[in-house]
Amino acid sequence: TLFSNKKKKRKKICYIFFIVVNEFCERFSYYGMRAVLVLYFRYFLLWDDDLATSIYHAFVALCYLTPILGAIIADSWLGKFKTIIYLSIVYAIGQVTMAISTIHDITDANRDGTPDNFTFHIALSMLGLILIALGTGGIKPCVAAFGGDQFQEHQSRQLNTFFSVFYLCINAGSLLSTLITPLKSVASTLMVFIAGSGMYVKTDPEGNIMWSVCKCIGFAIKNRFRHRSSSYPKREHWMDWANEKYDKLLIAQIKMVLKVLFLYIPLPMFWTLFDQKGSRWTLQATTMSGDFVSILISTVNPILILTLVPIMDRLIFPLIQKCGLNFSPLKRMTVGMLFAAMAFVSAALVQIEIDKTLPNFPSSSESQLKVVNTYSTTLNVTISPNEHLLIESFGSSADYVTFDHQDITVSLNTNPVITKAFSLIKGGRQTLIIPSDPTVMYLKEDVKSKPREGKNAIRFVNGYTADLNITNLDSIEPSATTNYTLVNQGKRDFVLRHGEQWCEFSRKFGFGASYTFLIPSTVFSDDCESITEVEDMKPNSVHMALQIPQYFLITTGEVMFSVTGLQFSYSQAPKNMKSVLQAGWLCTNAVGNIIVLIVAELGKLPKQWAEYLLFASLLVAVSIIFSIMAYFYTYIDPAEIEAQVRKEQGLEPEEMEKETLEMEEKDEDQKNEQGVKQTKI
Ligand SMILES: CC(C)C[C@H](N)C(=O)N1CCC[C@H]1C(=O)O
Repeated sequence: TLFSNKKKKRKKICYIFFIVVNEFCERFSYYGMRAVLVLYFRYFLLWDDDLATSIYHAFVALCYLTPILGAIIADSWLGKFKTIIYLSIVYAIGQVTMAISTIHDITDANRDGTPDNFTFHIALSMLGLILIALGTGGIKPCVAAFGGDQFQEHQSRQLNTFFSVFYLCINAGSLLSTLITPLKSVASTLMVFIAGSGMYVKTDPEGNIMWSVCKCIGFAIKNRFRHRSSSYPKREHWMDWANEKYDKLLIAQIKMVLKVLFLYIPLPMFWTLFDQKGSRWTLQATTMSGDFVSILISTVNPILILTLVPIMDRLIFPLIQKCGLNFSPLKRMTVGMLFAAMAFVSAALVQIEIDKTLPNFPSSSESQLKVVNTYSTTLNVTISPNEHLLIESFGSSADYVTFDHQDITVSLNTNPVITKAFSLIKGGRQTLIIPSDPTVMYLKEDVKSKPREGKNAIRFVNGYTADLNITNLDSIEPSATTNYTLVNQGKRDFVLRHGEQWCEFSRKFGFGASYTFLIPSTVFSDDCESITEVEDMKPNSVHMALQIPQYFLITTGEVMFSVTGLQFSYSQAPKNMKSVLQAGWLCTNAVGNIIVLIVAELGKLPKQWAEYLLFASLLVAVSIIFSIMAYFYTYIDPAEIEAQVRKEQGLEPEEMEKETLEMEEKDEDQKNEQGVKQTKI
């Protein structure tokens, strides 16, 4: 018996392996594609930031809504195994369609490097995304539930370990996807899953269960409404109004599912905060210094998951249990939400630090102006009515001057005096460039927010007497100013050239600054030494390492909330509705994403730190509501309830036999464990 049990255990580990590797490959493909999606929208389809992020969030939301469809197909029709296979094929077709949509040569008849028919590429990529959403969303609830199905009812500890390993695989997949291309993984997902085909425990679909559920709920509501007069005796639960027509077992199962779904109502708020990690926190990082922006953003969460899940599972939770505390799943989820709220408080504190170092940008009714002098002598600049600036040659005003009106008149103390009227941009920042011929002074628009991704915005004013060529920039005429170019942090070299003459200009950059470089007429005679620099915007000074606590807190929250949520959804679902509850759980994520899309985008607060605190407070409020709901929730053993109802209805021999067998097996397991212990002693 000992030998056959060991063999059984080894076999189980083997087919659980196939299932978790399948999830690993699927997440690898999904996150690999998602990582480059916004870039594809921005730089291939040439969409603006707002449209790109909206479509991105809509796609993510769709991926977490389609599980409902997958669950219906699996539980009512195909069964989980076939659903996973068929929807993986849909997924693969989606990835291929998406890949084809990125080949610009298809519509680039004139071979200029840009597609000629954007509509075609947009249509193809949208079709690809819809197929991927159907595939990924469809198989996700089935894989989780299918994995759970491989365990018997008494193996709750192993079941919890399975969901932890399952979550580890999700994150290992997403981590690796940043290194290897996603397409290869789609094929391997399918192959790995089919390879284990013969070994799985496959539960059969039980007819059109979702349709029966809907009809049963509809009947209960209608029947309750028909008997609303007080002369009819009350029933324990409103679903009991379906007793007249529907099977007691189905009613009991619906009650279990509804109880859990009701509990899920406040949960999307967690995901609303979690999903802002990829948007708001990424933007926050661009206003900070430190050279690990992209690595930090894409890998810190999965890396922390890979470390925290085992620590929690093997150390923290057992320790809490040893202290005699009952850290039940719903308590864990509440604490998880509080951790996420703390992460946002931490983000708010970091934001306050950043705000202290940010320039004072103009409000929508103000205009800001700086003056740059490339004239041969110091100038006295008067800006009507009462702004007087003394600016030396190849220098600039100390900082921007803020105006609450747009029309200004500038006078220079040249001989004769030069006076010129300008209209400033409302809500904008500009520089008044005074060239070697001051009569042609002009306004140039400046950056009015931190350059993206921690880059630096630089430009040159040509004070040389002829056209100049500068590396990677168009040629500039005398007295003209180039547009801004974005350069990365670190040492950058620029070669300035006019005919045979040239010199090299080197400069070390930090993060998120903006500079105007003034080129004098002597540039070639002193080997670029005389180029002066005007700092339009200071480099970022708050280090990105300060974001680590918020990532740590949100990931700790995720482990408590998300891994436990997966386990809870499986353990509290009746046998024939496991995928449906998994889908319900995933839908909380979809709703969270939709809230980000609507509330977070529309209702921006003027101060970012205040917005972070608002979200933190909302989540604390929601977690209090959730803890009250959880207090009234009684954990159930769905199998036990189902058996009880069956018993009340008269025994079903086949089911009872199965249960007896399981009990016997459980007894045997226990005996064997004792046996092993005794042998060891
Ligand atoms: C955002 C990370 C790469 C992945 C994240 N830690 C995670 O595992 N998930 C976020 C939503 C649920 C879960 C997933 O299934 O991908």
